[in-house]
Order: sequence, then C-alpha cells, then structure tokens
Amino acid sequence: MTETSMDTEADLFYRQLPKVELHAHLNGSVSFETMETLIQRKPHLNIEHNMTAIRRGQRRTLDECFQVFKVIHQLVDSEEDILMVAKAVIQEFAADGVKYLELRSTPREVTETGLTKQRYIETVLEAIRQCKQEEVDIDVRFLVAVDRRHGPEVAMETVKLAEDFLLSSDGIVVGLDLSGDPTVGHGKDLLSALQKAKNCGLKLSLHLSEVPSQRDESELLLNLPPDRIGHGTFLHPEVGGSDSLVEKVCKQNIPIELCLTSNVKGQTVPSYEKHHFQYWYKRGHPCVLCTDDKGVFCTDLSQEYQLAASTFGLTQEAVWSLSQQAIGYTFAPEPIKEKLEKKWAELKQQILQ
Ligand SMILES: CNc1ncnc2c1ncn2[C@@H]1O[C@H](COP(=O)(O)O)[C@@H](O)[C@H]1O
Ligand SMILES: [Zn+2]
Repeated sequence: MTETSMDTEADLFYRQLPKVELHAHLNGSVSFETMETLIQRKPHLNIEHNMTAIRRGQRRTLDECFQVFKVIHQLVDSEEDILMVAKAVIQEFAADGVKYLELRSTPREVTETGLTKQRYIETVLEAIRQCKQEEVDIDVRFLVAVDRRHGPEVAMETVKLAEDFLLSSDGIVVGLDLSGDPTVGHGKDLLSALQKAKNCGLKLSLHLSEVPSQRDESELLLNLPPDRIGHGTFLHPEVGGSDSLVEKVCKQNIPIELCLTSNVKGQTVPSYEKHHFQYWYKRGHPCVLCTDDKGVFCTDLSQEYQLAASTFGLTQEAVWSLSQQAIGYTFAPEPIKEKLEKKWAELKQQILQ
C-alpha cells in the first residue's frame, strides 16, 4: 500500500467516525469559504483572510486570538449574517460526521444593524430549525455564552435571557457557557449569575484554568459545580494547578472538553505531545475532544481525533470509545442520548474493522 492511500484510509476512518461536538464557538467556527462571502459583502472593512484565521504551523498568543474575534465580529453583525454563518457551520459539522452538536455563542447587540441580543439568539435558533427542516443529519443544541469581560450585570442579563429561552425554545437551549479573555475579570464577580443559571436548570459549561493565573477562580467555580469544564489546561499540579483542584474535578467526575489545536496554536500548551489530554485520559477521567474554533484554528473534529490518536498512540477501538463516551457528557435529554447510542451501535460494524 502506498503512503498516500494509507493516509486516505486513515482520513476516511476519522471522517466516517460518528462524533459529538460539545465545545464550538459560533463565530470562531466560520469556515474559509463563508469568510470569503462575508469579506466580499463588506469590502469597506478591508479585512483579509490572514486576519481571521491561524494557518498550519502558525502560532498566536491568546491575546492575539482575541483580536481575531474582534475582526470576525465586524464581519458578522446582522441577522442575515448570523443566519448564514450558523447554517453553514451546522452543515459543515454534519459533513464532518458530527451527529450531535452543542453550539455556543455570545448574544450581541449592534445598533447600526438593529440587532438585539434577543434577536441574536432567535436567529441562531432559526438556523438550527432550518437545518432540521432541510434534514441535515445532525442534532443541534445551543448554549448561551457569557463573555467574562462584560462583567456581572451583563452576565446576569444574559442568564435571564438564557432562562427565557430554556423555557421557550423546545429544548434547543440547554445551557450556559462562560468564556471570553481569561486574563480579564474574576469569576467571583460572576458567581451569583452562574448560580442563578444553575438553579433555573441551565447546564453549565465553564472555561476553567485556561491560563495559570486562574487557580483561585477555579477553586471557587468548581464548588458550583459546573456540568462540564472547557480546557482546564492548568488544573493539575505539574503545570501550577493543585491536588485540591484535581480532586474536586475527579470526585465530581466533571467531563473536560479538550481542544488540542486551539491550545497549541493559542500557545497555552507548548506542543501536541505535552497536551493535558494525556494527563486526564490516562486517569480514565471523562474527556471529550472538541474544536473550540474550527475556523480560527483551521481544523475540524475529524482532524482533532486523528491528531489525538497519532500523538498518544490510540487504537481505532480506543478512538471509537472516546467518541461514543461523549454521548454521555452531552446536555441532551435521555431519549436523545439513547437515540445517539443506537446510531453508534448501527454504525460500529460498518466503520470499525
Ligand atoms: C481560544 N480560547 C477561547 N477562550 C475563551 N473564550 C473563547 C475562546 N475562543 C472563543 N471564545 C469566545 O467566543 C467568542 C467568539 O464566538 P461568539 O461570538 O461567542 O460566537 C469570543 O469572543 C470569546 O468570547
Ligand atoms: Zn472555548
């Protein structure tokens, strides 16, 4: 067998592998092709592709990554843009073999285009509905995101909005995300908003210990406790975290969303080999591979599975288990989880040789 055909066969396995994506920021997930359309729609902004994506071999500081989101937000600033972007992102995940997707996004208000936070969420939900109507083979749920940079009042407003949609969206809105520049603000100021969200039945997925300075914050937020953790890069003692943090995560068995390429390109992790996936996976802790921002970091979920497998020597059987176990970490109701389990069982013989 030639090297090329071997490559293709491996690629095919990862693409065919049914997958669950639980950590995807809408505006970070915009593909090159969709970006092209947006750039052409708004030529006056003078935005080029290299301002919206971090290519192969390139690295940026986390701070620079956040500049990239500012540029993308300029390009995506109306209901029309959001509808197009959300539909395209959902279709792309489906084409990559993702069968269940939890998309997250920060509701924004844009005076010039008349966009309100309420309409922002409604538009994302409309995109989800349209994809369902068009029979795109994927189940999509939505997490309303709180940007930590905006402080406690906005966080509380966002939680109220999320609560309304939890009750009125036919089960599409399932939870709340905490994200944004981890070097800005402190989680203690957001604690009451997060607590309120939890009390009203929203599931919590929190970006925790994405940078080393968040140790105290993580101690505090782990007491909520969150239903899932985003990144958790600096939780374990080897990288400046602590035994007490690890103990809290393990005792409460909180699944961790791990995004290899995002962390390597954003330079919070020095290399794929040194990624903390290894630490948690070896302990048998619930781990789920995710893309974070597939557009910005130029990746997709198949590639993330393939990278994890080649870096950490996972067999196809192990990769299959990893993707199947993710079903249990979704915020979907039990009947949906059962449906997904069935789908995995049906596909197993066909895909896993
Ligand atoms: C790289 N690591 C990360 N750490 C923290 N927050 C991140 C992030 N990547 C993305 N976001 C959050 O998602 C927003 C963009 O999508 P939405 O406009 O919400 O759809 C960013 O502005 C940031 O708040
Ligand atoms: Zn994230």
